[in-house]
Amino acid sequence: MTATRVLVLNSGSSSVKYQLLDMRDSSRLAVGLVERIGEETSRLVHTPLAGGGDERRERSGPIADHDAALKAVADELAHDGLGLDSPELAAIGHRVVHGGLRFSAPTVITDEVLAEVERLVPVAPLHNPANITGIRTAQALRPDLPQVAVFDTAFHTTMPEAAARYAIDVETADAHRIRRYGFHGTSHSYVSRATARLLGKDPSEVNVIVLHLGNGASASAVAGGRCVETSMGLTPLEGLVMGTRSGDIDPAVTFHLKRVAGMSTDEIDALLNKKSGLVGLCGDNDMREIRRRVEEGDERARLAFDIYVHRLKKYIGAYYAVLGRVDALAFTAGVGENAAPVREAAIAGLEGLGLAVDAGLNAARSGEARLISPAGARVAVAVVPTDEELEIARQTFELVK
Ligand SMILES: Nc1ncnc2c1ncn2[C@@H]1O[C@H](COP(=O)(O)OP(=O)(O)O)[C@@H](O)[C@H]1O
Ligand SMILES: CC(=O)OP(=O)(O)O
Ligand SMILES: [Mg+2]
Repeated sequence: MTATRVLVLNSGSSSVKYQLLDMRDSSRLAVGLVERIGEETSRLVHTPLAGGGDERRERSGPIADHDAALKAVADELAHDGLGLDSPELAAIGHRVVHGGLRFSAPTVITDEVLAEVERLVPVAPLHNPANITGIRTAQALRPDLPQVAVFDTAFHTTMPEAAARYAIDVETADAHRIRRYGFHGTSHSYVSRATARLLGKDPSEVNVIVLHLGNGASASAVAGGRCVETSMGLTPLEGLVMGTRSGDIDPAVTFHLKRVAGMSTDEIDALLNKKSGLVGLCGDNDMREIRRRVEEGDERARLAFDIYVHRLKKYIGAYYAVLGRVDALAFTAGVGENAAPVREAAIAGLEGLGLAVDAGLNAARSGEARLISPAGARVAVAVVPTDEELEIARQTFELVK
């Protein structure tokens, strides 16, 4: 029997998303999510899709860490006869957030690769540790199987030096590998290609601005299929306003917090990564809840929404200038795919740039890639669902088959 299945693990700071796929036709056999890992209220939602059934199963109760989460996922898969011991499993593909300068392509994980991912923990403190635990647990469960890392940073390695370098002392920057790496690359790559397809064009023919708006959020400018600029930097903290992260600030804010407010480096790190962004501005990081509060006339939620949208608009304008010619702008991820008011507000007033959304198309709901700009618009505005797991599975299978 040839092994054609790939298990994909997307381990976040407090969650694991997973999919089991059969790469003969890229069909999904099971999908699931473990969330609130480390809390009392952890939850595992597992949906087997093989054989036409879709009895979604849910388990609540504390799941202490990523190791326990992965073992629970393995149990759920085994329950459906899709266990990790299956000879049909060809590989396990892992999303790894920071790959530094070294990894610009999917990579089979060796001890040495894992050591490099470990070395990068300080520049992806919320993400790389979870990715490493996911890899170690998967290796323990199936030591014989190839484990593949697909890096968030890989797609951005084509950025020109003018975009990738910070304007700081070159010797210091080089000594500590301080530069802009960019993240969510698997999504930016997948969505920019899917957007070209939606326009009936080859990726090499189009310039696209991609707005990946999830809990973490980033923008990218993609010229003819290659990333030329992105909003995240050395770490996933730079750029857009996010669920719990500040995005761009004057770096002197950190000196000020240290010297004047007496905060430690770790406290400032936690403030900017976990207690800022939407949650810091209004106490909620879920855009659904923020919209509900805005509708009720809540002023703090309104201001948080306005700050979020203002930053987005600045990046749209900046990336328009970077690209010179824009064929399409694509919204993706949880907020980008679902929050019509965010899309409407981000594009409002940009008619001069050829950007507009049609209210009816914008309000419609669909799981498919679709245009929301009025017919005949100079720039296509699109909603394009991302699928990081499918892309990771493809890249993983390509490497091991
Ligand atoms: N129907 C919706 N309307 C507005 N926002 C939504 C909706 N559904 C999901 N979201 C937003 O999507 C976010 C999660 O996006 P997602 O891409 O799943 O994030 P991540 O992969 O970073 O966990 C949530 O914080 C929520 O604000
Ligand atoms: C890199 C990053 O921010 O990822 P996420 O959106 O999954 O937190
Ligand atoms: Mg995500």
